[in-house]
Amino acid sequence: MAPTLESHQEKHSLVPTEAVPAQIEMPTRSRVTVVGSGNWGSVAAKLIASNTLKLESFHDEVRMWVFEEVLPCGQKLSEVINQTNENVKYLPGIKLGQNVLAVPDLENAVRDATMLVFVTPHQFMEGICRRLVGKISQNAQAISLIKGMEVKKEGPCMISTLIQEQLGINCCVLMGANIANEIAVEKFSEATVGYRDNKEIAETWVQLFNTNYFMVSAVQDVEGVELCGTLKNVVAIAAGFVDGLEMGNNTKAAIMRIGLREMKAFSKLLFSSVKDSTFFESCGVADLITTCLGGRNRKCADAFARNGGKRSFDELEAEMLQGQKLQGVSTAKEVHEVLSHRGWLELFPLFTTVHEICSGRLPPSAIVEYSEHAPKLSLLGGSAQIY
Ligand SMILES: NC(=O)C1=CN([C@@H]2O[C@H](COP(=O)(O)OP(=O)(O)OC[C@H]3O[C@@H](n4cnc5c(N)ncnc54)[C@H](O)[C@@H]3O)[C@@H](O)[C@H]2O)C=CC1
Ligand SMILES: O=C(CO)COP(=O)(O)O
Repeated sequence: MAPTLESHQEKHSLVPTEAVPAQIEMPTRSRVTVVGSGNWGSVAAKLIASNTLKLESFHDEVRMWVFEEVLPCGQKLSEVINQTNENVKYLPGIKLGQNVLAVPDLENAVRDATMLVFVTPHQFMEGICRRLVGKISQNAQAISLIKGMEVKKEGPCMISTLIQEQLGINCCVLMGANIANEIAVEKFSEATVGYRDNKEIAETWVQLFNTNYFMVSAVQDVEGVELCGTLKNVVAIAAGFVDGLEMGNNTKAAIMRIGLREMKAFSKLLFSSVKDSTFFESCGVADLITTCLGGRNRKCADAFARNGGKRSFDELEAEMLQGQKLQGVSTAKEVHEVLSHRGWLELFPLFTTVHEICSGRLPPSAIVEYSEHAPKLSLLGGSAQIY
């Protein structure tokens, strides 16, 4: 039978039953809602749901907010998820766990939740936060799995900061070498939780996500962790261009090395607190490698280069990802805005070139250019001088 919000509320009600003497105080159990139900959002719900069943401190039920859509069969996605226990559009073939409940209404999805997991493409988060103002428990904690950032008049704004400031709640982040389809079939991977100052909360998040095939650790560097997850998508676009142009493994490795260096320099220029050690966690070099090898940004950039830049990223995204979203192209634009506003363009030749190629001002081949007299990667120099 399909689960309903009401049947789950009855099952997990906090009201003491007759069997429990009134004087014994029931410990308050945390309620988890996952805001987002794409490819990674669905896998995150599966991971969490396997843990809430085991851990006493959480309600079994995990609510998952679904951005509603009508499938070609005429049924609503949220209804199909609740009937089949599968996200047939974004994660077909994988059972999410019977305690995952798809909820299409955002306000209902977050009602009474004390642990909010945000995992949507980053471009939708401003609108989602606006809709959530005043609708969430004041004692709620949040974590963002979103790789991306916003750029405002005042400067760059990380998604965890957006959540924290708009909703008035503490927000950690979880990033890592986490290609969702691999974790869905329980292949081993690691992840990094980034936190500001509350280690206890970070440990609760680790407990909620950690499984025998998903090994999570926490570091006190929320900005460093989030910037790693965000910026590696720009490097993955560059790696895709190199693949599409069939330039070989050595060139791709050079792109990854230079990209990592720019990631580190950009992060440290924005936040002096960012730690070098963060780049050696799963969120850093490991995520960079996996995304440059097997991610969606790499895949679409490869196709873009093979087509000589003649087919737009929007077109390729729609055709190749069928509803899933790229983050690297918009992140390259956002990074470019920050760089040009602060006069840092020349310090970041790789980030700058990726944006110029994505926006059609340079051909894909500009990612690596040789001159006759001084064979060089046009991307050398730049931020090496800073960090
Ligand atoms: N898929 C992956 O392997 C990984 C993704 N991430 C990150 O997780 C975040 C979410 O990505 P995925 O779960 O993969 O999503 P996705 O790219 O698979 O799916 C797109 C999602 O956006 C929703 N959507 C479409 N229009 C919308 C709108 N107007 N408002 C709100 N939602 C809308 C769709 O319903 C769908 O759930 C991204 O920041 C991504 O970088 C992080 C690690 C791994
Ligand atoms: O972030 C990811 C892996 O950690 C997934 O990257 P893509 O969005 O490029 O697929």
